[in-house]
Amino acid sequence: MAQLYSLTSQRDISSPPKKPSSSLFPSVVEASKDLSTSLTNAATVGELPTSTVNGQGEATLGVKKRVVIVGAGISGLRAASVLQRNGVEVIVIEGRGRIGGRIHTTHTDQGARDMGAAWMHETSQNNLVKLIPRLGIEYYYDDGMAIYYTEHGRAGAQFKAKKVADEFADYCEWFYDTHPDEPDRDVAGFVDEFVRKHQLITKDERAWAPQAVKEVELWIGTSVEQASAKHLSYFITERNLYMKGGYDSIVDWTAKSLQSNPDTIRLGHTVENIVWSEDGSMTNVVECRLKDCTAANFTADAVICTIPLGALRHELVSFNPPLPNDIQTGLTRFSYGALGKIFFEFTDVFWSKDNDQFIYYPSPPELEDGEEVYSSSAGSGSSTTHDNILNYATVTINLWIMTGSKELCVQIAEPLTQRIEAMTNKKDLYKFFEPLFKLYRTEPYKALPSLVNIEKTNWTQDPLAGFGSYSADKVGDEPSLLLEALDAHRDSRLQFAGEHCTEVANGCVHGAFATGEKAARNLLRAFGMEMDGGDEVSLF
Ligand SMILES: Cc1cc2nc3c(=O)[nH]c(=O)nc-3n(C[C@H](O)[C@H](O)[C@H](O)COP(=O)(O)OP(=O)(O)OC[C@H]3O[C@@H](n4cnc5c(N)ncnc54)[C@H](O)[C@@H]3O)c2cc1C
Repeated sequence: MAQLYSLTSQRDISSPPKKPSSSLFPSVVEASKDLSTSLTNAATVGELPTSTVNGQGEATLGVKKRVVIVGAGISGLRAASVLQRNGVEVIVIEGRGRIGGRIHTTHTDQGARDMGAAWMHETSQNNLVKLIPRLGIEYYYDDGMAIYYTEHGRAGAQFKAKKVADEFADYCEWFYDTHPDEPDRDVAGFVDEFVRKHQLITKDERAWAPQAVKEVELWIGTSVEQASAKHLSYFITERNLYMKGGYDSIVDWTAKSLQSNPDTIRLGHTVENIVWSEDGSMTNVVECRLKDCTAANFTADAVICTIPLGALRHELVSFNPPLPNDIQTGLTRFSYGALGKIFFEFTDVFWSKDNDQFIYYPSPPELEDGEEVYSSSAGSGSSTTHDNILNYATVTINLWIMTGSKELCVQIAEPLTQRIEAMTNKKDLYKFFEPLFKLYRTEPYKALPSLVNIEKTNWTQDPLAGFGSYSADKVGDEPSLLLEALDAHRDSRLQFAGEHCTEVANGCVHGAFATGEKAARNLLRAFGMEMDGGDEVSLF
C-alpha cells in the first residue's frame, strides 16, 4: 500500500485539463478521454455527463449535477447524503474495503471494540447525541471518578498535581488570550516554567504537575514536548458518552440512504489524482487505482475531498492543477497526531470494578540537586530505568464497566504509538505493558490472570489514515490559516471536508460530520440549487 502511494505522489500529470468548447458535452468526454489515456486500462465512469457545465456555476434545468466524494468516512458519508437528499447524483470513492474511516468497530464475542472514535464528546453541544435515543443506542457516560497511579501505586486523595496541571491549562489559555503576539512554545517547557515560578505549591506538586499535564497527550494524540502551548486543547468540564455497542451504528445511520444503490459507494478504489477546477469551467476527474491495479476515472461537476490531513500533508493524492497557495500553506501549518489503542482481554477482572478509567503518570526526572522527588512506600525502586510502559502517561479504559467484557483498553500517544503499532510480536507487546497491569491489581499479592487476546490499532502504519489518528496543534502551528483558506474557496468546485476542516469540534466525529454537511451546502449554493432545511442533526 505504501509503495503504491509513493509511486502516486511522484507521478507527473503532464496533460493539463482542457477548457470546454462552446458545446459542453463533447468537452466533458474529451477531458475524460485525455485523462483515461494517461492511465493504462483506465475505465472512465461518467462519460455521459449528468449535467452541463456552463462555467457560471448555474444549475441547468432538468439535468442532474454529479459530485464525487473522496472518502467514505463520516464527513464524506454526510456530504453525500445531504447532496443526494437535495437532488444531486453522488459517487463516494473509498480506498478501504469498508466504510467509516477512522470510525472502526470490531465485534468479538466479548462485545464491541472501537479502534478509532469511541466517545461522543462535548455532549451538551453535539447534535449527534440526538441519535442516541432515536436509534435506541445503549450508552454510558464514563466520567465517573478515575483512579490516578504513579509507579509507586495508587495516588491518594491529597494528590493535587492534577489540580496544578488544570491550573496551568487555565493559565496557558489566559496567557495567549492576553498576549496573542507572544511566540508559541511547547507545552512541556511552558509547564516547567509555570511550576518553577509558582510560589504556592508544594515540592511534590512542583515535580508531579508537569507529569499530570501529560494526561492531555491522550486527548490530543501527541507528546507535550511537541504540542503547542498557544493552541492547547485541554478538556476539563465536558462530558463524554461511550456507545456500548460501538460507534459503527452512527456510520450506518449516516450511510443508510446511500446504500440503496450499490453503485453509490465504490469500495476498494484508491484515489491517486484529482483534476479539478475552481469555477466549474472544466470537468473534474477523480482518478483511482483498484486493488488489482486497474485504473478507473470518475468525472463530476464537483469533488469533495475528505482524505485525512495526514494524507494531504504526505501528498498521497496529487492535485492537477496544484492546490492554491493559501490551502497549501494552511496544510503545512496544521499537524497530525497519533493516538493509539491496545485492547487486552484477560480470563478474569483483576482491576477495580468501580472506576471508569485508570490514569497513569510517569515519574518526574530527578530534581536538579539529585534528590528523589517522591519517596516510595512500595520501595521497589524506579521502574522507569526499564524500557516499559511506566515511562509514559496512559489512560486505560475499564471496558468491564461499559460492556461486561474482561478487557482493558490502554490509550497511548506519539511517539510511543508509532513504536507500539509497528510491533508484531504479541508476547513482546504484552511484556511491555505488563508492569501497568501489575499496578492495577486490586489484590497485588495475586498473579495476573491469563491473557486471552490482544488487539491494537495500526493508524500510524496506514496511508488511508494519513499515518496517524487526527489533527493536532504542534509548536508553531496556525490552524486558522487552513480554515481561512478553505473559507476563501467556499465557492470552489473542489471542496474539502473532514475533522481537520473545522475549528469547532476539530479532531472529533461531530466536527467531521458538520464539515461534510458544510461542503455539501457550499456546492449546492455554487450550483444555484435550493437547499432543504436540513435534518435533526444538521448544525445549521
Ligand atoms: C484512535 C482514535 C480515537 C479517536 N477517538 C475519538 C473519539 O472518541 N471521539 C471522537 O469524536 N473522535 C475520535 N477520533 C477522531 C474521529 O475518528 C475522526 O475525527 C473522524 O472519524 C474523522 O472522519 P473524517 O471523515 O474526517 O475522516 P476519515 O474517517 O478518515 O474518512 C476519510 C476516508 O477517506 C478514505 N481515504 C483516504 N485516502 C483515500 C484515497 N486516496 N482514496 C480513497 N479513499 C481514501 C479513508 O479510507 C477514509 O475512509 C478518534 C480517532 C482515532 C484514530
